[in-house]
Amino acid sequence: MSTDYAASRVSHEGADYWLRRNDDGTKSLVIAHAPQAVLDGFSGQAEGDVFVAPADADNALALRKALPWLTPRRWGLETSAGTGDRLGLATPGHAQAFKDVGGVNPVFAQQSTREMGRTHRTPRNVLDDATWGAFQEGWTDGVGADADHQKTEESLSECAEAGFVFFTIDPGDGMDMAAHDDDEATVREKAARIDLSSLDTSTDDVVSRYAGQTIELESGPLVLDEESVLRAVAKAGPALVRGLELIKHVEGLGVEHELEFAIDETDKPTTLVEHVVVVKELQRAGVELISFAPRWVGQFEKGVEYIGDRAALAKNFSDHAEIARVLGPYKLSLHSGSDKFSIYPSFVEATRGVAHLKTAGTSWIEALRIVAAHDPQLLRDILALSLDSFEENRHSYHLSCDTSRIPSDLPDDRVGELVTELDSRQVMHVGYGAVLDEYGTRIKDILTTHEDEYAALMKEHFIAHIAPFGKR
Ligand SMILES: O=C(O)[C@@H](O)[C@@H](O)[C@H](O)C(=O)CO
Repeated sequence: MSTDYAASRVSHEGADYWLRRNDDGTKSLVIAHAPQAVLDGFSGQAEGDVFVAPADADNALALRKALPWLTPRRWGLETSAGTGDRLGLATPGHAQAFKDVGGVNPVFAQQSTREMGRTHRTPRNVLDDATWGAFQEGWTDGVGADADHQKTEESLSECAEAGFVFFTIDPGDGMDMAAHDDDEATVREKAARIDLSSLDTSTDDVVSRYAGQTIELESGPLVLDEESVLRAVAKAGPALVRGLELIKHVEGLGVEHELEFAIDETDKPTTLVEHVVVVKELQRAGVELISFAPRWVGQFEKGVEYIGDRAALAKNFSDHAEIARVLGPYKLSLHSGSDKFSIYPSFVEATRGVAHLKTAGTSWIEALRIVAAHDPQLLRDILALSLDSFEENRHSYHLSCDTSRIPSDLPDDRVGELVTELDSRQVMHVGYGAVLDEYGTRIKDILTTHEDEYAALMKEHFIAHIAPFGKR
């Protein structure tokens, strides 16, 4: 028997819209009281008094046009959080959490090109799944869409074409991490070799612009000494150049956009001077950032709590936030890498809510709890495959798991512990590509059969993520 999702029912310009789950598990959009001109935008058919259309890609696009709050928008400086969803099934639970918490603006569609590649999803798939999920829960307060960790012009164009409006520019691969610790002579030599002509400047100009300057922060002056400025150029100069190329590409696309500059996935913390030089040089080139994601102190490993000195991190949040207020304001962006619950309050306090939170893989790894509960052997198979492909999967992710510590003999009723334990959790957290290739259909079947259970799990999990950012 088909069932209507009660929460999805919305009215707009005299027409009623809701989502229906069909006998076979597929979903349909149902529209009532709409003029023919509105129905003409959808592909479906009349059934009695209503019009019924499959919940597919074309109708997702038509729905975004019909219900404007489903079209991605910019959040500007308002507090926001990106949820990510590698499976395309997690948005209903995410939306329930945002409704419950209040005061945090959602970016349901958020996926890096790396994740899209590993899951074989296109930017349109990501956006369409988020559209249907938000609609299912009757979310009417607006949505963002983040093309996360963008490194090429091609993927920026594809995301823009699909309707993404938030572009996370990640030129981190161009950073010279050795320059963080190189001796002064090496730093001078490296900095002198960097070609900044595309920024209409040179290393000498940058030094004369910033060396010896003082930035008055609330907590005291930040002095930009010559060596630190040179080190910033040596370490971040090439990334700055590449980042600006990517930004110019976005600007040239002529689409609505807001920009984040993300250098968080690097090995060494972003120094305060580096933050100043990078942002000021981008501003000098006419770039307006909405957010900046530095590499914070400590370890932001995937799927687990923050590893490091929390007091040092709180100070680091506060120092960067002071800079962001003086140079911007712009938001600071925290790419959590999933589940850093203990550090969110100090981040919100430091930024005064001028902040963006990103989390992504957690909806995938938490989904495996549902798999473990309903098909323990499948969870064992997922772990085995994640282990087999681990060396490839771990590439470009920060992890410290030790695969030799993972138990191989847990009985069915304890298999779910593998989702909680650090070693197996991290292995499966990054194993999503290979696992979805092999077991994607079975995993999605379990999650759609038990969709209320998955939504309830997501709701509670995301309340824990976003409550510190919201009104609770
Ligand atoms: O796994 C990815 O590629 C991304 O989702 C993440 O790196 C993301 O930017 C993140 O850090 C969310 O926690």
